[in-house]
Amino acid sequence: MEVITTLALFSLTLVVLYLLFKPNQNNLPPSLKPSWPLLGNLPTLLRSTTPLHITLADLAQSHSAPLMLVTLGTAPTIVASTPEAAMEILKTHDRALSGRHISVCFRIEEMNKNSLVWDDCTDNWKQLRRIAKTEIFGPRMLQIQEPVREKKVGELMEFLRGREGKVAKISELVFGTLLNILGNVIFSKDVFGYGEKDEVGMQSLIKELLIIGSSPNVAEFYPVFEGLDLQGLKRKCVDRVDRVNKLWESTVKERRLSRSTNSGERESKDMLDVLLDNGFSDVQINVLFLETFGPGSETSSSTIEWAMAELIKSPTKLAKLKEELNQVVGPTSQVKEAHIPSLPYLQACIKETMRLHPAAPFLLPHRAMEPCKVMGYTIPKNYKIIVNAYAIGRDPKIWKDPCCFRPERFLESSVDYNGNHFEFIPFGSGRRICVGMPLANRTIPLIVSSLMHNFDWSLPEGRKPEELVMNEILGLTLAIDPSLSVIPTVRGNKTY
Ligand code: HEM
Repeated sequence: MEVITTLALFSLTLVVLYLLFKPNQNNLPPSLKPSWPLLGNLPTLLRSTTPLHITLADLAQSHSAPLMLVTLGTAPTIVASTPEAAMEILKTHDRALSGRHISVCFRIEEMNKNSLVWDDCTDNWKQLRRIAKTEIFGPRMLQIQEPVREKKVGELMEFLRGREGKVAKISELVFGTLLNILGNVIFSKDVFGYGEKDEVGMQSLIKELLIIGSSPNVAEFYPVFEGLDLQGLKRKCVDRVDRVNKLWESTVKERRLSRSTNSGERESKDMLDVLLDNGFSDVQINVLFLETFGPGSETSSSTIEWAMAELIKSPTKLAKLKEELNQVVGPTSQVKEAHIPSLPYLQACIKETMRLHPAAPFLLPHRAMEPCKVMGYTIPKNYKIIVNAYAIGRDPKIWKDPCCFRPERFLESSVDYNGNHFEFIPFGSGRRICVGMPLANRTIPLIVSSLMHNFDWSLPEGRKPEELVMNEILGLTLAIDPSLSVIPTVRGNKTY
């Protein structure tokens, strides 16, 4: 009996050792160790109290692993953490590796096949991308809509003037301003009212969808459970999507009607006009509206909040920015989008914010549409791939004093986030690069500069700038924790 028990234990030990250290027959990238049967690397990653993008950045550094295989439960993910690895994925093998890994709770078939964000690079996606790039976010449309964006930012400034001396939760206000900018880009309407209850419901529904989308989902780690929706996340997601679609149902109906009766000839077009011109169905319109409000609002508002926090924490940098604004814009005038090209220090501040705090630290997950060799390793078909833009932006081999907010570094270099410099890719690169980047390029600098030109900012309870706490928290975007509370003091009167 004793012999049998010993033999059984010995065999079990061999099996466990084999599973832990089995030879890499498939030539996969090096696997993060230890990787447990059924749990993969979950115990290692869950034990860490730091957010996942930081833990993975640290692990890639300490293992000198540009590419790593990380297994969460039973789901394998390839993690790229250097500019070279990012370039191979997003440029050299862009065609094979630009599929999308759809988050489980967003797997809604009717939506995904009409989706700019979640569809693979199908012919349908190519058509959506072309319309988005050339018409919706194209230079002509951006120019036509410039006055309305400036008006919406002006409304935020007016509201804050009325709140002088009172604590403002800046992210909520900026998020609302961005929703109004997007509401006007999309169907020429506001969807947010300052100081009012969220009566339209847009703000809370978009926020809820972002929270649902970023909640840890068992089915993401154990795909066999996908159909069960154990946490009810998919059900919640479908419900919120239905509710948000209802918010613009009547607007779409009225526009269709006014176009068909020809009484509604409109002076300047918006996104809805472009989609109707191209014969889009209501389902297609719903998906694209949601995919503009969703990715367009939270990414930009968190970037603006981070920029403000970094500037408030660095009074000398802030003084330099204010001086530039006084010189270029003038002390009594409002910032206009036309000023932005003449404000190099402002642009450097935004870039430095995006380097340190990329709104999407892992970009959006890609998927191998076919097996592919990357840096000598094989990435099997259908594997999920994430590019750690956060790790790349803070790599000490590339950036001097990588954790310091030093906008000057961008004044001295031509590095930009247009997707051609793989050491700095907050918007991604290649065929899936952020399609809303031209809009973000205008709204983010306009809002940051207006906030700094119109107001001096102080912290509640007499705290000093250096006491500002700026922890990172990773939801669907990289947010600041705790969210920024600040007190505005008006800086002189500005004419419009
Ligand atoms: C700070 C602002 C923003 C950042 C950092 C950002 C970042 C990103 C990133 C990293 C991706 C994924 C790239 C990839 O998969 O490799 C992406 C995709 C996308 N973004 Fe943005 N984004 C921003 C603003 C916007 C805005 C303002 C809009 C629209 C109004 C927008 C719409 C989209 C869409 C539709 C996609 C999916 C494109 C596709 O898969 O083909 N984004 N963005």
